[in-house]
Amino acid sequence: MRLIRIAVASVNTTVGAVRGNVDRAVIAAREAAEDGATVVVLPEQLIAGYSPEDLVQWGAFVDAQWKELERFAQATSDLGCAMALGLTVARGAHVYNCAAVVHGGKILGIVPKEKLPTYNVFYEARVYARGVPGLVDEVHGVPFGDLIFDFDFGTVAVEVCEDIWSPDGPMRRRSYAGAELVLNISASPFRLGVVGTRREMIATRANDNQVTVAYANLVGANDGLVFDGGGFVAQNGRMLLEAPRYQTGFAAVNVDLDRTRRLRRENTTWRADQETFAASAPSIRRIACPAMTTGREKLVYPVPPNRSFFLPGAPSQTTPRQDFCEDLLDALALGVGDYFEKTGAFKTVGVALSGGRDSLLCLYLARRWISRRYGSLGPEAEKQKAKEILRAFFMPSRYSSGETCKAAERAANDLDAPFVVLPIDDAFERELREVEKMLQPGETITTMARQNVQARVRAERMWTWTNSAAGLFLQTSNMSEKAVGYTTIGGDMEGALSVIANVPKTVVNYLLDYLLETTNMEGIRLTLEKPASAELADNQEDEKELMPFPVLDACFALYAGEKMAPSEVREVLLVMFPEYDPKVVENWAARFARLFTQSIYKWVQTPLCLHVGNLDLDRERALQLPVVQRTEWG
Ligand SMILES: Nc1ncnc2c1ncn2[C@@H]1O[C@H](COP(=O)(O)OP(=O)(O)OC[C@H]2O[C@@H]([n+]3cccc(C(=O)O)c3)[C@H](O)[C@@H]2O)[C@@H](O)[C@H]1O
Ligand SMILES: Nc1ncnc2c1ncn2[C@@H]1O[C@H](COP(=O)(O)OP(=O)(O)OP(=O)(O)O)[C@@H](O)[C@H]1O
Ligand SMILES: NC(=O)CC[C@H](N)C(=O)O
Repeated sequence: MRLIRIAVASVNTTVGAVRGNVDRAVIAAREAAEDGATVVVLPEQLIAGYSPEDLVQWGAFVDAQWKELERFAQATSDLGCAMALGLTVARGAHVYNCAAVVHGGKILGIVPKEKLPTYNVFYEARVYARGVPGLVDEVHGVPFGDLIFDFDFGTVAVEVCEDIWSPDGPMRRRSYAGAELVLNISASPFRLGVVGTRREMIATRANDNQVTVAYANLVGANDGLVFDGGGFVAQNGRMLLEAPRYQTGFAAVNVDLDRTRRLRRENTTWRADQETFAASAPSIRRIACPAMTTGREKLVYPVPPNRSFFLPGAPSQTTPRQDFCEDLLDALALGVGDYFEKTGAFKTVGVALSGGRDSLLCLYLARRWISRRYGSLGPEAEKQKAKEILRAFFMPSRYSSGETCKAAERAANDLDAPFVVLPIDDAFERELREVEKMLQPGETITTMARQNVQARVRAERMWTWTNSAAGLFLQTSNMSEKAVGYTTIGGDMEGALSVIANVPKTVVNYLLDYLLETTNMEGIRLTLEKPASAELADNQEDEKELMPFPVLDACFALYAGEKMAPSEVREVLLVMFPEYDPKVVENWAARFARLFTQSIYKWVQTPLCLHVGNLDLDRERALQLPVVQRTEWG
């Protein structure tokens, strides 16, 4: 047996908070060491915060990170464990996204990331240079490049996040070169489905490379990216540890590294591949780490929790529906809360609460974060915090119904948000009278303008409130209405942070159904009783003005996600929705495509939004589409 204890640690960093980030990392490393860790894995860009984007073009920001790395090494010099953590490092004209290996007060080596994600929400190749196989150099007198580290307990490689997302990443050649343990430092943002992907991918890499993989992820949100934390340890394909997510701190497991070596010896395919590879392999520099790790003599063999090497473990206690909803709600709540807290600009969070679904979900998410953040103070103190922080404003016009008012009031009450009613009819009339004066003969205020002015009066009030109450004004549009421009510029499109802009309306409804079932809140029940309505004109219903939301969301997934032509979308819809008249379905497909293209100009001007899905409308971090375009190709 060659036992080691591996800790994967999640730290909640803020971009630029180099000192605060390192202070948190020192605490995590110290706690893990006290728990007996031999190796502690910390996240990607731990010192800078992720993602620093163009900030790494500021030399002083990069230099400060090296100083902080030295401080980290000093502050952990008494610990017996080896540690890996992330930072940006300059080398000549280039900057690299790196993993540093630290032990006994020394920075032992720096390994640059090789795979730089530049797709979806990532822009790394824009600012970083990539590490290359066989690179050997020094920075600040420390080895830099394609390195592996010989410790007293075994041979270790480090790599950075995306490096593990390719089967042809550096893990392969470093494993063939002798690494038995690969530490992956990650900043992997949450998006639906990613957890299963990570789990399978990490187990697969550990199996392909006959290696032990320890993976640590960042936790917390920065701008629109929400990192869900957690971590994994997988040995030659077998998952040994899955750390809890949405938590700071660490999780640890004992591992017998001899098992990795034994399986390599047994696996003739791996050995043959290694021999072939070794014949033309780039040289990988081995770093001797003379200081001894401590505490390993106390470690015990990791027996399976169910005390059987043959029987399956305990089944999952949760359903896929629960996992889906809880995960998404946690991610969105963390996104709102960290934005509120980390910007340091706000004292309160305000929602224009309509008695409708979208604004209710946004208010619920802010309340959920308060519960996560202050729940440990006890229920009364938590309620008090909610009352201090949350604000709900109901602003009825002549088109608002009594039912929505009741639903809004009850929901605010359920969620401990002070509730204020502010009618807008006077302002609505006054605005229309003034705008009349702007018009020339032949021009009249249109029906649409009459609708939009209501949304704009509300938005203006909300901004004036933010100025006076240090309020974070939550923007409440969902992704489906964003896709077809069913929002008003300067109206309900206003706000400081778009909370559910990446959540389709069918998912908004699904989450609220789930919340009604699990919380039994009367405010949710009253809200769900009425069909979704903008209430900007008499008898308005969103689905009648647009199309049924399941159809709209299908159009969106097929057209914007799968990049199908409208004719292909139509074909799929006909199979998917046989209950509707085919002519109507054809019209919906064509209408969606038209509205989608016509609405790009709208979503390019929406506020920063939380990303929780792979398909999103955001020109900075998702679909990059020109506003001015013709669809002569479609
Ligand atoms: N390509 C382009 N590039 C730049 N700007 C462009 C443009 N096309 C129009 N515009 C400008 O945009 C204006 C039209 O946009 P906008 O003022 O937003 O108005 P518009 O899109 O005409 O109307 C807003 C829609 O959102 C619905 N709505 C509003 C509010 C709440 C809700 C709800 O669901 O609760 C729904 C409402 O019922 C209506 O159908 C034009 O008058 C023009 O000034
Ligand atoms: N009477 C109102 N009082 C306060 N805010 C309102 C009112 N009507 C609309 N709003 C604001 O405008 C936003 C847009 O309205 P929209 O109808 O799209 O969403 P919703 O009312 O929250 O949900 P749903 O579409 O399911 O009815 C609301 O989320 C809310 O923030
Ligand atoms: N920071 C990264 O390299 C993240 C990229 C990786 N594909 C992920 O989503 O986890």
